[in-house]
Amino acid sequence: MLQINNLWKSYGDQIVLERIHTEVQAGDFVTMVGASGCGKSTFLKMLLGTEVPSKGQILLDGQPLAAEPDADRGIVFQQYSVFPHLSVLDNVIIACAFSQSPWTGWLGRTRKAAARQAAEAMLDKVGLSHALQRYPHELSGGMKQRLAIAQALMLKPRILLLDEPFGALDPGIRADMHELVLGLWREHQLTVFMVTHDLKEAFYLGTRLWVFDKVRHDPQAPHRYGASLTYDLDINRKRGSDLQGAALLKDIQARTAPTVALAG
Ligand SMILES: Nc1ncnc2c1ncn2[C@@H]1O[C@H](COP(=O)(O)OP(=O)(O)OP(=O)(O)O)[C@@H](O)[C@H]1O
Repeated sequence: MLQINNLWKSYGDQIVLERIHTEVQAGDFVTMVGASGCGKSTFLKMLLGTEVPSKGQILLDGQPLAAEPDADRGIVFQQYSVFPHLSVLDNVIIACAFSQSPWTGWLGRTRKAAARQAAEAMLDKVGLSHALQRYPHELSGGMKQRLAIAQALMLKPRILLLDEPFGALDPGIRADMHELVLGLWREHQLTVFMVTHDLKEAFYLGTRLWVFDKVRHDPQAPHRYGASLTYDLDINRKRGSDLQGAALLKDIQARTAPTVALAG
């Protein structure tokens, strides 16, 4: 589905990412870890289309990825990205409106009724049907993230990009969100890329784990080399093995320290 060929990203003379080669199949759930500042969000932005590669290519079904965001790709950020002045229901209806008439956000009466119905159904799926008329400031952090996920899914994306979506949530709420995301991933047959700082979460949710790290270092010029994919693990194969005690896990922890916690 996605092919990434020799991808590089620089800002000025800072090389952030280099030599990334990989392929992703439809339905993969890729979790991404790495030290703070190694370029995980930059990678997601290139997948979204708000940043362009400095070198190399991202191909979607053999075609270069559209250079700007489109309905194929939805994103949820750590900081709640919902409209504060709109109710829960209107936040989701407007996502639908923008997908259909991006320049005006305007919908005719029939479409508006259909959009409202679809929005209510989506909000039901994410467990917000009791809060349709509330405003974002009246929601908990977990509820806001449920709303952001509902918004992203209204556009029926094939690819869902999650940038530390649960970073600000309490552990109990995070567990609920994990089940929600896994359910939606299966039901909508999504391909998911998720950045996290929690290695346990990365192993639990992902079918593949990517570890970003620099393989080359120049102490005189720290920006000279960028991070690459140092591990691309098939987690299904590894899950259930004695990975927890393995040297591999220790190495991943070392590469992602100090920002990645292995909770529990
Ligand atoms: N628009 C930009 N202009 C210049 N430098 C940038 C820009 N965006 C990101 N960077 C730099 O690129 C590097 C990678 O940033 P990025 O946000 O992708 O890292 P990250 O791995 O997601 O970090 P964190 O885990 O802390 O969120 C950082 O050094 C950052 O300062």
